[in-house]
Amino acid sequence: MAINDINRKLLSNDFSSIHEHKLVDSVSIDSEEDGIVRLAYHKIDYAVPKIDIFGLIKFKEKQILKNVSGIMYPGLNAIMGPTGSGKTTLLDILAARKDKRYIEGEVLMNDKPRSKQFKCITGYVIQDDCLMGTLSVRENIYFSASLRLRNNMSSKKKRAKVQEAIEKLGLLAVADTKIGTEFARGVSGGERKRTHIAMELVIAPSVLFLDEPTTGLDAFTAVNLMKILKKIGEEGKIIIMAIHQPRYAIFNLFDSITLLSHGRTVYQGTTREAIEYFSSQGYECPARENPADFFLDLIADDEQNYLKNVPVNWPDRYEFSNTLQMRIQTKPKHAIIQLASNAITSTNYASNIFWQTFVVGKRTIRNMIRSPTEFLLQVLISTLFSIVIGLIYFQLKLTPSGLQNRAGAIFLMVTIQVFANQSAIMAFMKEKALFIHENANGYYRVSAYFFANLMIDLFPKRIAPILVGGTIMYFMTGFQREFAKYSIYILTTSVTTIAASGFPLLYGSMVNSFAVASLLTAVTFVTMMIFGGLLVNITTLPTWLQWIQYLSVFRLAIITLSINELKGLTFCYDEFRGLGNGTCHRESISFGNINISTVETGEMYLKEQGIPYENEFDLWAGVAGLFCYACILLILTYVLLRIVKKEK
Ligand SMILES: Nc1ncnc2c1ncn2[C@@H]1O[C@H](COP(=O)(O)OP(=O)(O)OP(=O)(O)O)[C@@H](O)[C@H]1O
Repeated sequence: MAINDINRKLLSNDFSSIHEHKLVDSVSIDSEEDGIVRLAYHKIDYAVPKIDIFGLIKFKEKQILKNVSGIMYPGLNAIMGPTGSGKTTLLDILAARKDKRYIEGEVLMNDKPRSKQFKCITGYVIQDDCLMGTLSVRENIYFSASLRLRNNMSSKKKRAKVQEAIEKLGLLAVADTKIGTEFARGVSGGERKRTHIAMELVIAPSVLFLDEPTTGLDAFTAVNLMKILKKIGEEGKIIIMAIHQPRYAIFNLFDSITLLSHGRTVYQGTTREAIEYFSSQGYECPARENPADFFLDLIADDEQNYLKNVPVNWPDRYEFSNTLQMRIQTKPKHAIIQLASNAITSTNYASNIFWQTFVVGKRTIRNMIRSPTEFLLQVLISTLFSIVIGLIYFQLKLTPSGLQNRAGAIFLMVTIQVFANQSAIMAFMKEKALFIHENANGYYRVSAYFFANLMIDLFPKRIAPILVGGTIMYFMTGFQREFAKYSIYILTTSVTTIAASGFPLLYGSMVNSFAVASLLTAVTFVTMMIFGGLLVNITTLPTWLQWIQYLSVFRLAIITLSINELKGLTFCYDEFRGLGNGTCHRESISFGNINISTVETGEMYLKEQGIPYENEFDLWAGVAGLFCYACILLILTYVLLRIVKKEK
């Protein structure tokens, strides 16, 4: 078949004969010459260690894919098979989303190893949609276009591409409707799926991967979606999808199918050839039967299978058939390259870090403004708590009990600021899924997300409740009314909150389970609370244990707040207080030989608690410690986000 013939067939969407040609003569075709897009995979093996402790200790391997080869051309390519047969695994390997340490074999795009940009120039639609619910369909697609289309493309052109994607996916009617959140319903499931596809299509990817695109859609919507994908495939895009059991109308749209069983190929080729292949093996698809159902029933493990009189080892049968021998030749002659060079090591982004930070930051702020419930709730809870504490410790007197209550109020203030951060885990874990998906799809760098999302989100959400609640508490309790002291109080509680919020972020980026991250955060906070100084007097602890106080956010905050409030105050029993100036007119009273002090100073209390207060630096030591704490935790979070597995 002449090259011109192939291109003509390609344009007229008659892929079957092109595939046929590939089967017999693929080795002789050079993609650079024929101009046909293709994705070939050759002898793919994928085995994961069952237990892998930091990559050092490995136990028995689990073979998931074995000797899987094939080739995919523009059009609809379906990967089918019973549940657990390895469909998603193969899809992820082709899309470069699996840990390459466990992969053997080659994946070649147009006969060459996939480039660094592969993830950026291909689209991947995951099974569960990852969209920003507060943004409209158009805004979500524009977000993708802004970041993933060339930086030098004008925004007018980007908008035109967004409009084109909206029209292509039939989303015009809902283009300006919000996707929807748990608080406000938005577009339907089918429209969400189409929005997600549009977000990938807007960058005109050469290959579009979809994992179970019809899951959760009704039969009519599923067929409609497939027809749209078929049209996109006809425009020269390779569409590859893992799909479980397509109905007849959908199966009819497929150009090629890959049938898997237990991680091995049962068949790979055109749909027409599939029917012929099984027929040649003695299994004719009945006239009125859906071939997809027929194939899946045929390769099912069930011994009672009505189609099988004797069990058939389909992968063995396929591997020994001529079809596979020919298919193996799909490995192009000049692609004998070492596996190491086939690895995708990094991602080349379409836009620079400043633009990414700006676009992601804009979305974060928009999201915060449109979904203020969480933020308002935090301010409200902080206000209510502060009023309750303010009432309990209302206008504290300068008496010994007033001193005790001041210490209690400071401890409670810190406890509230620290434990309020427990709620940050849930929000962060939800965001993390979106981050992993977007980062893996080449939207932005980790640093852009870190600054534009975490920082913007962290500061107003954490600090605003402190400004409101903290101020109420400060004045209701009757702490010293000096602007400098009030400012130090607000600064200390703010840094305390930021330092404490580092823990949920750190644990949230470290583990994928909300329950585990939550537990780790709670255990850390409670341990730090014990060493805060109020529940146990630090000076009574054995010396070798006392250093732990400096790891306690509670202790660091309490040190500064106590010095700030108590240093310079004198506490005296009412009956001995002098008139007007609040000082004691008697320093002690005597009962026989016993002298009892009638006055206690803030300094005496600080000394008793083992809090150094003499130098000016002592006041700032706690704040400096908290600041360092916050920086270390945020840096660790950033590092963990960088190394968090984006592959599955
Ligand atoms: N990282 C892993 N560790 C252990 N087992 C794994 C891992 N990844 C996949 N598997 C196993 O490999 C097999 C294939 O998984 P895969 O998700 O690819 O199947 P599937 O055909 O897509 O299934 P389904 O249709 O149910 O989604 C399953 O038995 C799965 O449990």
